[in-house]
Amino acid sequence: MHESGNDGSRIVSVRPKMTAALMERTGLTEGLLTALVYRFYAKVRADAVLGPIFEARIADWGPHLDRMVAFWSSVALMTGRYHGAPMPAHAELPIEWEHFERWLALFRETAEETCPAEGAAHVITAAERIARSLHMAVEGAARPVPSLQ
Ligand code: HEM
Repeated sequence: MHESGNDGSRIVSVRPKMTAALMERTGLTEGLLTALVYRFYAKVRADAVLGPIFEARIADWGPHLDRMVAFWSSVALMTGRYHGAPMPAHAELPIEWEHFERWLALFRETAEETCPAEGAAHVITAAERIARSLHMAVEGAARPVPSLQ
């Protein structure tokens, strides 16, 4: 474990060299990712379509936001802070690709408002890739492979 960060937002990483290189290249810090997550979920909660899906399932937003900061820290800066399983969390949700499109539109907007250009591009590319995987997982759960019998 090692701490780095030159803007006062200290960050703990299991891959300190890789994390430092990613911070350098993208301009992202733990502080910026925290701001991104908080602003993004404020928009999600206010959204007429996505808001109710989240509000029906998340009673206590504090732990969810902490988990999402850890997730983005792991994805964007390879810190290894997130230890969870996103696939099962989405498998039973009433969502189709249109919901992911809306999620991505809000995420792109927030990333561009919050992060330097390189950093925004980095998290947006990752979000698009993960949204496609989650969508396939949701579709797979809804339509199991038919039995051969
Ligand atoms: C239509 C789009 C989406 C909806 C409605 C949605 C909804 C949710 C909900 C309700 C939870 C909480 C589940 C629970 O605690 O029981 C959750 C968790 C989570 N979501 Fe999403 N999500 C969406 C898209 C995404 C995308 C695109 C990503 C990643 C880029 C993502 C990453 C996560 C992660 C990491 C968790 C925490 C899983 C865990 O460790 O428990 N979600 N989501």
